[in-house]
Amino acid sequence: MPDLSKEAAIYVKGLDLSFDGSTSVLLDVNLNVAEGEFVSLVGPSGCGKTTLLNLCAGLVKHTGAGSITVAGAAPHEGNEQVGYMLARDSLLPWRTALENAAFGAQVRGVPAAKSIARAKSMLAEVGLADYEKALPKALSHGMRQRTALARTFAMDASLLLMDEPFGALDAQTKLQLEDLLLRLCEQHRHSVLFVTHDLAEAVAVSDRVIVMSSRPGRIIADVPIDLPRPRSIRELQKSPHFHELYATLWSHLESGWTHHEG
Ligand SMILES: Nc1ncnc2c1ncn2[C@@H]1O[C@H](COP(=O)(O)OP(=O)(O)OP(=O)(O)O)[C@@H](O)[C@H]1O
Repeated sequence: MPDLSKEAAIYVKGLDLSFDGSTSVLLDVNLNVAEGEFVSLVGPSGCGKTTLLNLCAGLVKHTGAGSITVAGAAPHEGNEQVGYMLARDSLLPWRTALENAAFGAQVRGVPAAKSIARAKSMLAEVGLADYEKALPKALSHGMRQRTALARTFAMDASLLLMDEPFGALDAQTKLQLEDLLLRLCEQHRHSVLFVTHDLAEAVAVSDRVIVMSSRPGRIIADVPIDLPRPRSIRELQKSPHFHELYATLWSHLESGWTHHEG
């Protein structure tokens, strides 16, 4: 039998986690992200989505039962195969958009000329070719998140961990960036673990959506999103199956609350 932990981008088995040694935060979590697969995590606030992402990034140490393998190895901070993007952009205010887009690759040891070349091409892909020299303060929030997307993709990591990257954007900008993310993923074929509170967003961008229960976070559903690609946000809104999948996720999410409260 093939060793899934070696082949998968993320392989989590029977994982328990507690920060204080007594209160359980994650309970018996089993999660598998295949190479090139886009998987979203949804669940009530505080159920442990960010913690799970941080475990994969090596930012939270795993001490409890179970195992976690990321790109074939134990998670560790600074893993070159892993890129990370957060809800609030973490652009450096004194660096231009181009320098910010190149920064992720640079800290991973990519030579300056190569990282700048990659950043230039990614900035063009996110529609900011004319803003290379702009400082973050001169960019709108949406443009800053585009720059952060360019930086994340310019790292050339095989696995991307994204924690509500569009969570703080207005509704229209959010839809535009979801479309952009769909295009980038079609072109670059990364494996992605994506945290979101927005069920429509999860359906739109994912191959699979994992639903977690309220604390302690357990996986209560694993929903394949069998919508054809390439996708466009505008076209998806018109698809009855898109709305069925949204309703399915919603009822799973609700059952997770009921279970916890009951
Ligand atoms: N470093 C830490 N030390 C102690 N407790 C923590 C730590 N990080 C997270 N927690 C707790 O673990 C639980 C899960 O938090 P986490 O941020 O992973 O949830 P989440 O599902 O991402 O929430 P949200 O959707 O609100 O962002 C919460 O109860 C939180 O208080």
